[in-house]
Amino acid sequence: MANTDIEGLKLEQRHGKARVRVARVWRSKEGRHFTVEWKVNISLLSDCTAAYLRHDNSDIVATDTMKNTVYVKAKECSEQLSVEDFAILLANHFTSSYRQVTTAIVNIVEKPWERVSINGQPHEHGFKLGSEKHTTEVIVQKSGALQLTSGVEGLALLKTTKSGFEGFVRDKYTALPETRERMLATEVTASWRYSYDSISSIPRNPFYFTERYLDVKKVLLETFFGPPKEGVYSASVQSTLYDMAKAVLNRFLDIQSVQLKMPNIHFLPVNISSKDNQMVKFDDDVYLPTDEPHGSIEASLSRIWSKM
Ligand SMILES: O=c1[nH]c(=O)c2[nH]c(=O)[nH]c2[nH]1
Repeated sequence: MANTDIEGLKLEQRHGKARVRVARVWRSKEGRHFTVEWKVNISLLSDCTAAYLRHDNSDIVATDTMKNTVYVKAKECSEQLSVEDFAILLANHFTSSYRQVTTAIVNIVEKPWERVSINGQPHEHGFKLGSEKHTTEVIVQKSGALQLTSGVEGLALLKTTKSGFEGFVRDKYTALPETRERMLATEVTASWRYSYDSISSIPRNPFYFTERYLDVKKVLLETFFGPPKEGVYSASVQSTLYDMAKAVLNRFLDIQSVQLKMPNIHFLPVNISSKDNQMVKFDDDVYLPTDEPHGSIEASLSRIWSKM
């Protein structure tokens, strides 16, 4: 928030444009098309208190202008680039173009369009929608100082065994049996903060952050599931979450912290009986899938030393 003290009061304010949707297509000389679809949120911290206090809009960057800027910058990007690089380019535009703008915060969610294959052959211009989404948040200061966070949302994962939950607090309110055999299902929301702290220090490769996104996802999945044959035992969502976050920090030295939200989506054992007939007796086979209520488990893990 941009803060101002006036007449013994503190005003905190920001303004921006939310949910600006843009799609961009790039065409290679050989005729292959590449595309992205982005939903952009822009928020500017700027000195425009006169608009709040004195009906004076002379320092206001119109949110309509912010929206137009998204399309102008998308047009100007003649080469494909990562969602992170587009967010940085936009944020940097706002802080460097307007004297009164001290900080620009840009969030983007990328829709997961994936190239289709027909009979095993990648299609030149055909895409289908995948599942989880790539996200980024970029905060740029006028000085060029940068905070860069990337993430994934909607990464739904499930394993049918190698999960249990034992040894928790038991009191007169506890009904949950201890188990070493249950389903484990979650929908991961992850975000990871990079240690690049200025625009000038970010890697130049236009797909650096796209590749990192794919690699981080891979590490998250490998740690959640374990090796294909034997898997890995999960003693709780908490312990699996910790292992996943730690694996990301161990593997990627330019990531400084990881935040994970992993709801525990319950699959309830099904037992059905009438007075004289047990119709269904649960034997780790028939479940009632639910989406609410769900356990909500989240944590963040950071390096204590924060610079590379
Ligand atoms: O992995 C789990 N963590 C919990 O905190 C919890 N609480 C609960 O009822 N089941 C589970 N499972």
